[in-house]
Amino acid sequence: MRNFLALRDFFYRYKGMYAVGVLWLVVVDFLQIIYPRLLGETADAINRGTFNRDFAVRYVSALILIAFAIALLRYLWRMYLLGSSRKIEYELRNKLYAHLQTLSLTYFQHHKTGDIMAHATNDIQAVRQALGMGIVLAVDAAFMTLAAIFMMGKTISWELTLFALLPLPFLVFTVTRFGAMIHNRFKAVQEAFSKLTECTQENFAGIRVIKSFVQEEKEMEKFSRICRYNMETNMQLVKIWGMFFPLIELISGLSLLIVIWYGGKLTMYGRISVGDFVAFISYLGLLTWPTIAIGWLINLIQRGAASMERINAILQEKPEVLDGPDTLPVDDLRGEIEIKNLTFTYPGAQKPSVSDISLRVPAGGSLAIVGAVGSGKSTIASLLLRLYPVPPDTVYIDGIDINRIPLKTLREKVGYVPQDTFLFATSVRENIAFSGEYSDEEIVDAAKMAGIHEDILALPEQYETLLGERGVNLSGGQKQRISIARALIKNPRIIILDDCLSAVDAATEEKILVNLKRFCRGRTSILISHRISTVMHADEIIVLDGGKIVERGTHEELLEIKGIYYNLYQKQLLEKSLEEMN
Ligand SMILES: Nc1ncnc2c1ncn2[C@@H]1O[C@H](COP(=O)(O)OP(=O)(O)OP(=O)(O)O)[C@@H](O)[C@H]1O
Repeated sequence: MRNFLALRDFFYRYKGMYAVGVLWLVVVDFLQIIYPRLLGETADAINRGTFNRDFAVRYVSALILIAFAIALLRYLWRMYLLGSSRKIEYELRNKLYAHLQTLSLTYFQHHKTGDIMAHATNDIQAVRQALGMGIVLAVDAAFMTLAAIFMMGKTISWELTLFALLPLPFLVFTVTRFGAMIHNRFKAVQEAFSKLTECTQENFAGIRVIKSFVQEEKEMEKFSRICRYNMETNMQLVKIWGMFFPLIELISGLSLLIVIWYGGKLTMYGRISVGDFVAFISYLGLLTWPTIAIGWLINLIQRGAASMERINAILQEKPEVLDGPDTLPVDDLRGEIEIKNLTFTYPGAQKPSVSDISLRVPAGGSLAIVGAVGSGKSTIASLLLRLYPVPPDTVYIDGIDINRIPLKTLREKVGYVPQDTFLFATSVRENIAFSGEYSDEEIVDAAKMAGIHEDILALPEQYETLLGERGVNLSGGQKQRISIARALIKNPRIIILDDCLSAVDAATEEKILVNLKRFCRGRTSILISHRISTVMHADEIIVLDGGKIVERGTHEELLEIKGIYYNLYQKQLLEKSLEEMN
């Protein structure tokens, strides 16, 4: 139950609706309690010979009226109680999503998308059922039990009531014992479902790789294994559930046995009337529902608690990167970048990815970073966006420690084109104008600058063409250029291009570089690339090797050193002339 404490704010907000719902529910229970009494009186009337037409009309009218009232009130409690749980579900899902958005990249690297999807769907649904039907069952079972016992004792016989309740301790024992088992097995069911979602999501996301490596059968086997595990964990739950209900019914059957035996004796000795006996059995019938409801309730609450435990684990996850108390009210940047002795190790990694990096790019200047695969180029770009926690006093923008610049300002003013492009399954227009409202002219300008305008005009519906799953698929180079247009349209003060021309041919690259040069005038630019042709015009070029700066200078200075940069240049010149010869 502790797990549900995280929901107290939501409960507080909907307390009025819950209170009204509970009120209607209790009134329905109260009306149901009248039935056995009416039945008892009818039996007594038949027994005494006073049952006549008037009596029948009066009792039948009362029964019809009660039935109508119950139907109406049942509708009302459903609207109030189940309606509140739907609203809490809506808010909890939004809260979870908003929280997930605050978590840094490290979290998403350590948790699979499918698992997160399972939390947002299955777990939240289980919580909603506990808060809706769970509360209905709890109130219903508690009120009905107390009311039925009270009516049995007060209006018929306390002695018979005590006898009828003798099997109660067995019931309590069964419910608590099975409750714990159901909790654990349901947790396993939810985990198995997460694995299933994970596997499905990963398989369809990687369908190209699976098909090109002819791994369909192997993946099918893997899926089948996970699917079987999912079925087996569910069967474990069904087994325990299958034993639980019959046991509860058996225990309540014992009560009926006692009542028939002892109640029958009391009726024969005239200590209670035939009507009382009929009413008592009818009350006992009313008690069957709460016993079943308790079983169901235990299941719903245990499922909800297990799911809430998993959701709480996410909600308690602290965002590693956030605006701290010493954040300054900065809403614009000039673009001067300074990095002082930066050494950075990814959370959970054994050794630093970049070490002792120092550099300075004046506002409006340009810096290029080259280096072998894994030398730390993208790490520097990620840190300039604070995608990971940046060590204090190492990275400055406009002389301010980057940790003190509001994240919103930083990310609005830095235009970043990541290495792996990601396009949303919407139109080309919406993909370019992702960061805000832009006019058609601005969108076309950005596309022209990124060298993709002509390609877009050739698409079936030009800027309105849908991309991705429901639309057309673009080439790697076209995707890269749309992602460049998306960064340029933001009109950023600092632009970081992380190897984003790798998939375009040399001629297109040259055209884009000329445009970018024009665009970057007055802006700070950082170019990351393996290609010398992309970086050679930068004000300063740094060469990374094993996370350290090993060479720095202009293109000409670096050629003179005759080190890594020189060798890379020679190699690329050779490749170019071979290509031209072919
Ligand atoms: N999220 C991460 N967690 C742990 N280690 C990482 C993470 N991202 C990168 N690394 C490691 O940090 C080192 C530098 O990686 P980085 O991506 O910065 O290299 P890069 O020079 O940009 O390489 P490439 O040219 O392939 O893009 C590598 O050894 C890489 O394995």
